[in-house]
Amino acid sequence: MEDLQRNQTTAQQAESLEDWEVNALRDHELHSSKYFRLLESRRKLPVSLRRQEFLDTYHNSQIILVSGETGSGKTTQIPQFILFDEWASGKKVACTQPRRLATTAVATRTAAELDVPLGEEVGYSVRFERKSSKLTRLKYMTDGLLLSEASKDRDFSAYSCVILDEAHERTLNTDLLMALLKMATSRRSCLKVVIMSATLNIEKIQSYFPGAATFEIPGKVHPVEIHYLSDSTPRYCYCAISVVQHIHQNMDEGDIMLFLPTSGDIEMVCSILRKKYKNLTVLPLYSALSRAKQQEIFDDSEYRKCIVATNVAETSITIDGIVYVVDSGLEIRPVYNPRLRMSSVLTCPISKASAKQRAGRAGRTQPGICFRLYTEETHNTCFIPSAPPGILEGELASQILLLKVMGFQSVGTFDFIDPPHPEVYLCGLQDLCAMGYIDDEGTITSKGRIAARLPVHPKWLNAFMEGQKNGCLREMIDLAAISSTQHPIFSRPPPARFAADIAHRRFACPLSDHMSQLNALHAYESAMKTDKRLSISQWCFDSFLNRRALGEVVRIRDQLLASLQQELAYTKEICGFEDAEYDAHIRKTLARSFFYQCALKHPHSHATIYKTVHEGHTAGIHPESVLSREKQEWIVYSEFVSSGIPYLQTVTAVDPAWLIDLDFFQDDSLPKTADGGFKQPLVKKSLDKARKKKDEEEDLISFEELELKATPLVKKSLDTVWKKSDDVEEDLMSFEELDLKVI
Ligand SMILES: Nc1ncnc2c1ncn2[C@@H]1O[C@H](COP(=O)(O)OP(=O)(O)OP(=O)(O)O)[C@@H](O)[C@H]1O
Repeated sequence: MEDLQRNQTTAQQAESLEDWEVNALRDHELHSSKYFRLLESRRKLPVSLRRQEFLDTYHNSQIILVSGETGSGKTTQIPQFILFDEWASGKKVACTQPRRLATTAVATRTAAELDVPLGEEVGYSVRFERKSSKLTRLKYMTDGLLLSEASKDRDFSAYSCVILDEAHERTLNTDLLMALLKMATSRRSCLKVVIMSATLNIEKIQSYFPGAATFEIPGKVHPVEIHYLSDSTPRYCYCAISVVQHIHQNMDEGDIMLFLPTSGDIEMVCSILRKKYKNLTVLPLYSALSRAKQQEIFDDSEYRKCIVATNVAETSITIDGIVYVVDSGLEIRPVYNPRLRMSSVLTCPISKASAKQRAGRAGRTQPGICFRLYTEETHNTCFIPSAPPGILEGELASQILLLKVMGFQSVGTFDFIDPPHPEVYLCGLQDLCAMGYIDDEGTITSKGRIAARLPVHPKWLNAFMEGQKNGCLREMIDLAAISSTQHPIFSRPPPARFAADIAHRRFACPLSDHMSQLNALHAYESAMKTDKRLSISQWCFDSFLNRRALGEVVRIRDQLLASLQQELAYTKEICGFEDAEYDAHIRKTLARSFFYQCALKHPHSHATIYKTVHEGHTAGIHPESVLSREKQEWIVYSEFVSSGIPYLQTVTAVDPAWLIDLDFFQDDSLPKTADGGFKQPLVKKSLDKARKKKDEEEDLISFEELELKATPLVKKSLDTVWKKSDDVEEDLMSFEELDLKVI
């Protein structure tokens, strides 16, 4: 019956099918009625009206820059035009997105528009998640994944066309892809590149790709009215709540999308709105939420929806029904300081490009209104045109190593659209050299080649090698996987911080945050294995652990194990939980692998202040650390962060005796003042003390050794000692004899 109806629909509408789709797609005669419904709306999009003009430009140029209003159909339609145009080539079309959520959402939409199951002709690939097959001809993917494919195939030979979408974001990965594609197009004349955005800086990109054609899509889908505040306010959360309240109580039907900078702000605003309105479906959206929670924003709701999001929802996403956008004008942005080797996240005003993208989440399926919680003057005078490129904002060690392994010896002269800051570049080189991944000439070493192939930051290879020596390779792999997830495994939602801290205590190891993380991961894994009846979501919820992050850790760990089996002769761990030295082995391995991230406690301060060993920068221990109230002399830290105050984060107490034989801690290597003295005399003093202690320990003779060398007199006194210890053993009471009383 359903088939009959389908065929009737097809018969009625066959003429309306696009010829290019009819010829290319399989089983076209079985298109569903949904296909024809979507086709009707697709045809009205500004980009559809200019399909032939786009294809003419595409045929005449190798590189095309496409700009057009948000919602005009760039992300969903242009890849389809190219797919059918290139169908005969037998190669694939890639379309990159900066974010995972957008990648999966647009792939789902495009597959629905083409009436094919997701994962067949249209698929997607994001880190650790793939829905594609041999049939896939149009692949939406994150820019990071295409970059990792490019590291194995610099010619992009599987593709006839690569589309870089949302290029205005200038992520580090997109910039690297632009450079690699520029070179690949000069080698492969049949490779085409399309660069798209609603807010593209055409002049900048055209000066990088001289001769690139431009294609502009005029027209909007629906108008969006913009409203500004007449006076600025620093209390953006309260202002946002008032505006949502006003919309909900006084304005026509339509869902609301509110943009706030941090997940903390989002949870706070959501809980206030939920308490106030039972007839409003309030949904948070930020990257740390589980995939299922994120998908809820696309579900239908009985009531008006209010989605409260960070900039994860800023580009590419269409949520049917959004009429109102409320924009706080703020976002958090990572900043890297190469001198301190410190990264911080700052709450900053967004760019004009972001403001346009946010407003563009309305007006996609109907006219919309955007309330900007800042004045028009602020927008015009304080907002920069577009966000600074990612290459100017982060550390570069892994990118330099990636380029080196791809055969670019001189990364300093690499043709970047915006070259990195020389200090950040030098800092990356120094780090790679200290890790032994490049030599003094800047040539990649064999160790560096292995490190570049790992699916985690290359710095972890040293930890794996050291871990293998100390019998804790498995633990290092777990820690590498934990450090590579986008989100912390410990969840501390702002309204329940206190409860979360109490729940986390059962995983805490007093000497190490790294060990505490391992404890949480191992507890999660045994909960998964042992109690089948227990809902693991509930277990994670009760333990304040982020299930999504833990799931990701397990996936990264498995991938790492597979690649390490090839790269290192991976051996099973020799040190088990029951080993008395279990903790010490792990702490020692961390100390010896990340020796350049050690810090020493400053003895004269009231507060616990540490100084990093090499650069001598001062910082406290992050308040969330198990060591924040401890007074350990030496620590190794994973991150140097700042949120106003500089903090060392994820720290472990270490024994300086583990470090004293390393070159880095020899007198010659310690930083000196202009007059030749030690820049940090306390470090020198503490290392000398550790050396002396070690020498003294080595001088001590064990009882067994003493017995071998003993004179008759010494032998007599030894016999007395042995006898005494036998007596003590006999006197010991058994456990039962103790008759312990349970109080
Ligand atoms: N999931 C969806 N539900 C309903 N309509 C959709 C959906 N996805 C896309 N559309 C429709 O298709 C239009 C084009 O979307 P598309 O993402 O291709 O636009 P775009 O030009 O790439 O926008 P942006 O610059 O914001 O990424 C939307 O304006 C909307 O009308």
